[in-house]
Amino acid sequence: MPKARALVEALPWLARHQGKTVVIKFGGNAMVDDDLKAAFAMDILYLRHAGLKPVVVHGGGPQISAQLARLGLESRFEGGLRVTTDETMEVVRMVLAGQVQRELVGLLNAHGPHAVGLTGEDARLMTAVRRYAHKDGRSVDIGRVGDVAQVDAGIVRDLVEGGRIPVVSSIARPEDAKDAAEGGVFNVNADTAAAALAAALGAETLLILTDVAGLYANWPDSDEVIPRLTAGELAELLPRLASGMIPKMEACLYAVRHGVRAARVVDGRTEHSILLQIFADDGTGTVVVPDDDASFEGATA
Ligand SMILES: Nc1ncnc2c1ncn2[C@@H]1O[C@H](COP(=O)(O)OP(=O)(O)O)[C@@H](O)[C@H]1O
Ligand SMILES: CC(=O)N[C@@H](CCC(=O)OP(=O)(O)O)C(=O)O
Repeated sequence: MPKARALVEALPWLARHQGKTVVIKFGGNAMVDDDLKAAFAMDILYLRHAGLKPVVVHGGGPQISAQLARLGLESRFEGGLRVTTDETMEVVRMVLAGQVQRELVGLLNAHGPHAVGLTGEDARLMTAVRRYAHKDGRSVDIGRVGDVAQVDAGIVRDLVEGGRIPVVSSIARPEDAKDAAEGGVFNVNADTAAAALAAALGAETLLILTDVAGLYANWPDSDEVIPRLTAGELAELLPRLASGMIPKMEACLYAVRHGVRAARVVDGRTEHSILLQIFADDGTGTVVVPDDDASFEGATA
């Protein structure tokens, strides 16, 4: 009976999301545990078989830092973004596209010919301009870090329409012709890349998995999670946020201001956190909705 009840309870959510695109960002910190990774793959496959169109964008910050340490190279962040020299960029590309993405593709394909891995370089999916960090009111040069300037989502749409699950690494081609001719690429924060892709695809939902329960109201002094924010409320809060959450919440804001119906930060440390969304009346974690979202009735993401 509990099994039948769970299936029946999932029905309204599944009906509402039929045929809808859901962009899921799998974060580096939620990605270091093998059981979590396997559960993540099952959740994505479940969505796909239930008639949704999942698109995965993955991070890999901890894995990049570990590889840099192995090579004796420095890991430094400014405003939540990795300071990326040419040498660092080689490691970022190798770890994201050659290791993390391959592993996720492998986990998804253990159950059938579903996943296809690509980076923003493929078919010019993502084009970026140089991004600067901001510190004490100044712009700081952080090297080969990019902000997404343009998304040509054709390749992702083709894959999704063909029944595949795209798994995208957050590396972009430079917009600047000279940079592009030199063959250099940019390191894009994976939350930023996921938001840009969700917007370009007109996704219903952006789901960001991370290693906390959501956006804490008064971090690090309290673990009270803010359940829901409108875009305007988030914009007001952003300047006061601490490092790790800045790219994530900026990504949520960008997504809902560019047509995505809801952007949700959820706890990726819980197994099956994506499927559990389906059963929570108001969802879990923190959801960001557009300012004019009168139709929000919980459980959107
Ligand atoms: N207001 C906040 N609420 C929750 N976490 C916060 C907040 N401010 C900063 N953080 C930090 O941000 C981290 C999440 O960012 P990050 O480590 O970059 O995640 P990921 O690897 O999942 O992309 C949390 O583990 C926490 O340490
Ligand atoms: C510019 C920048 O900071 N890029 C990130 C890309 C990976 C990422 O975003 O991974 P998480 O989602 O696991 O943090 C980095 O180099 O770590």
